[in-house]
Amino acid sequence: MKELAVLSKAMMQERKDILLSIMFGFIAGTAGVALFSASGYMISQTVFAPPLYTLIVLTSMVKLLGFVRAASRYGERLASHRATFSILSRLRTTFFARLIPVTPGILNKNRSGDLLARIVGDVESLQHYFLRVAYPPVMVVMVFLCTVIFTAVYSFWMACLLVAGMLITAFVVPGLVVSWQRKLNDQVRQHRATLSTEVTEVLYGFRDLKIYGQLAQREQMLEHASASLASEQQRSATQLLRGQSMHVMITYLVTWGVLVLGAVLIGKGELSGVFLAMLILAAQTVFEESAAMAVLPAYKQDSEYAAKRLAQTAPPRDEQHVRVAPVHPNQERIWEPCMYSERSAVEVEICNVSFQYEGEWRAALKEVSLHLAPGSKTAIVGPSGSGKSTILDLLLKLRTPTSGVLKLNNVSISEHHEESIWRNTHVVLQQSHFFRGTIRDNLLSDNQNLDEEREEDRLLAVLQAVQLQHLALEDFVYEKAENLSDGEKQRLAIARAMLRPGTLWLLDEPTSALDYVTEARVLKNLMAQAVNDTLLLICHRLTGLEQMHQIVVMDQGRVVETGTFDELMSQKGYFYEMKQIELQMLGDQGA
Ligand SMILES: Nc1ncnc2c1ncn2[C@@H]1O[C@H](COP(=O)(O)OP(=O)(O)OP(=O)(O)O)[C@@H](O)[C@H]1O
Repeated sequence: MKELAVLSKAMMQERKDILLSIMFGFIAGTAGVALFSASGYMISQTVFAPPLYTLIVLTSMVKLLGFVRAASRYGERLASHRATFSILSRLRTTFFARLIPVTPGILNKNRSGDLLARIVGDVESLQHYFLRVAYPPVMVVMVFLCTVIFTAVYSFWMACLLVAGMLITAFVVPGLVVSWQRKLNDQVRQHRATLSTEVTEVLYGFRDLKIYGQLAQREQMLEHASASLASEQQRSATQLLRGQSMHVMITYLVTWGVLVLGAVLIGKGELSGVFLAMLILAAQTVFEESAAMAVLPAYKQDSEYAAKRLAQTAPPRDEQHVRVAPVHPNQERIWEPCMYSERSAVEVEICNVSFQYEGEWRAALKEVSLHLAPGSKTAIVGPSGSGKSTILDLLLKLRTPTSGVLKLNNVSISEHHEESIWRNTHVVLQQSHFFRGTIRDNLLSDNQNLDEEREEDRLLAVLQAVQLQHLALEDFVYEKAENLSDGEKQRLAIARAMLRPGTLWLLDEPTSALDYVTEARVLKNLMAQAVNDTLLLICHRLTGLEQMHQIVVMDQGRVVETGTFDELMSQKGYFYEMKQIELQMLGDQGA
């Protein structure tokens, strides 16, 4: 199965531990069979009052085998679990690396609660592949072959009986378990997805649900989803247990068969009675070794399903529709911070770019063309949903245009590493994420190495510039910055952007939650820092745009007007009308 390739690769990388676990497992398995066979033989021998040295040899052998079995079982567990956890960690990193480039698209298509549970659950499911799917058959075949050869020395028919029993436990019982589990597993997965979605909805929407009086109803749905999942899981566990019970039953039937066959052979004089207990115990022990086979298909199915879903969620890099173009020879020259000292501003070109979100019938951007000269200041305005933020997403390489080209310093954006763009751009998006920690942690959240002595002064100066001087660097920030107001969050995001290197600023409504006075002060300081840089500002308010070199007006995914403030006002077009409405509203508020 192609999807399991990543797993096979991870297993190959852990081959040393895997080989060790197979070796120790084989020793433990055969030592177990030998231990019980020797015990059976010893018990039978004692009936005939053998010489003392025979008993001493047999007792020592039993003790030695017991020790070898325990020690090698320990070695097997150690090596196999070490291999399993290393494989798991490799799977996590591989999957995470695949996930990053396709993240915005995935979040579009999936419900976040389900997605999180799926990713975690599926990766965890894959950890069973080695221990419960790949490893048991190897072990069972090796130990079983030895036992069959050993038994065949005493009786061919007994060996045949063991082979028949093994075929039933290795194929018939697991086959039955699979057919029972197939439908149930689907139901368990569906119920798990519903529960995760419900949990996320209640957690994230707690406040709104409470205000709109829907909390009790949602809690009921959550309880219902949880109960349904528990009952399906119980049914699934019962069926797995039924499979294991059948395995035990077959084991006892085979043991009884060995007993009956042994009695017949002894009666015919073809087998010495002293070996009967030994053969019975050997048969019983070897089937215990193969107990894992009963649940193997269920785990196999589960792992394959998990691998398939993970491959769908985050396809391998070569199958991702993210353009990872070759690195342009000049690329690092353009973006490396060492060039930052020259402060050469970035030129941005957007040529005939169209973009359509996956699953949407209508394009968010239609043949948009823009030119941002180095060092220029551009504002994009337009009604909500006109495609302004999408332009930023494309410039940040969070999404790939459906058609058209975006260029930074005359190099297509597809030829830039996304990390290099992010590292060297001052970005403020509409929604910023804040971490649980201090203000200082949040300001330096990308581990910038500011000169330690100057760090304090620089951070305080930035806080002052964004009018957050009332906050101390050691003030605590709760998860999602819940202890900050929306305006404070925006200013913290601006401060964070101001601390970054680079000569390109991409700002998406960075001050929408601020009052006019604070907004004017913050923007003034920001503009002072960005004086020589290229800046793109998305905004709804039309005040203060007079200083912009260029204003771009967008509507329904198209650029409808471009020009300076004065040009657009004299054109008396879309922008002029928007400005009139804003003035009217401000007038109404003032009245
Ligand atoms: N993740 C998404 N999946 C599907 N469609 C989307 C997604 N994000 C935005 N859109 C759609 O794309 C269009 C442009 O959205 P965009 O966010 O770029 O508009 P905007 O001008 O920035 O709006 P606003 O001023 O409200 O932020 C809208 O019609 C919107 O419904």
